Amino acid sequence: MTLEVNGLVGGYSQVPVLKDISFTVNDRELVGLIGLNGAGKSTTLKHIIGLLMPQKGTIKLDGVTLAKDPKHYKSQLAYIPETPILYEELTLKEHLELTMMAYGLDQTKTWPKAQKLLKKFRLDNKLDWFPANFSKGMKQKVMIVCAFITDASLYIIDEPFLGLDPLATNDLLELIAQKKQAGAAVLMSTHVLSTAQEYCDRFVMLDQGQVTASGDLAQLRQTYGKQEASLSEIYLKFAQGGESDA
Ligand SMILES: Nc1ncnc2c1ncn2[C@@H]1O[C@H](COP(=O)(O)OP(=O)(O)OP(=O)(O)O)[C@@H](O)[C@H]1O
Repeated sequence: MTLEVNGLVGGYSQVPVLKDISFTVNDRELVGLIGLNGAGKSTTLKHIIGLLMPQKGTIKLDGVTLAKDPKHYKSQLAYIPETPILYEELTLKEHLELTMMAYGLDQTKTWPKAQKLLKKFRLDNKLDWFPANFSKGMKQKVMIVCAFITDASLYIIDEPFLGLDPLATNDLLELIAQKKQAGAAVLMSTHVLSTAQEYCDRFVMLDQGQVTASGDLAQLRQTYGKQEASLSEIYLKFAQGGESDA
């Protein structure tokens, strides 16, 4: 699976938030989307999942745009939003059933997978609970379990770490690694740069709706002229709008 974002101009109104964004995500790859508050990370992800339509440019999954084959395009991706979106009147069990129905999954085959994930995230005894009874982190975990029971080939994850405890963070990173190993592509926005540096294969840095740098850590270090720099140092330099003084 290859995600190709090419010359994307877009946003919420006639005035574009994203100005000519291009990058790719390949299978077996975790790409980190990095940028300041308001840089356009969530907006980019919303375009990829089809919540927003490009004003210019294209977004293709394996060469196919959303407009060309919406059903196929959407069936290939799973999305974990920054703020959990749950149905107040549905239990955890019903959320999982709804996901299985939406993705056309065989319930008999999928439930054992769901049980395993529920146990991992300590939600296995809460199947009859409603979202009102969940903490913020628990809601986030429900979104993670719903996304990871699918067989999506592209996972879009918007800032997953801020609401999660360290154990859940570790469990999520493990799940991402498993999906990658099984051939999936993962695009994740985050501000937790130490984790991004450790786990992401490549990075796309956004500033004011434009890609300012992309590549693996070695390439970013080269661009910024400091061979030992951490992602955080590079990011700060970049966030302050300056070139490296090395
Ligand atoms: N629903 C909306 N309607 C209009 N403008 C929006 C909307 N959501 C975001 N924006 C604007 O789009 C720009 C990019 O926002 P976006 O949410 O993509 O940033 P972000 O990089 O994800 O930031 P953060 O790190 O704070 O989550 C900002 O200027 C923001 O004000």
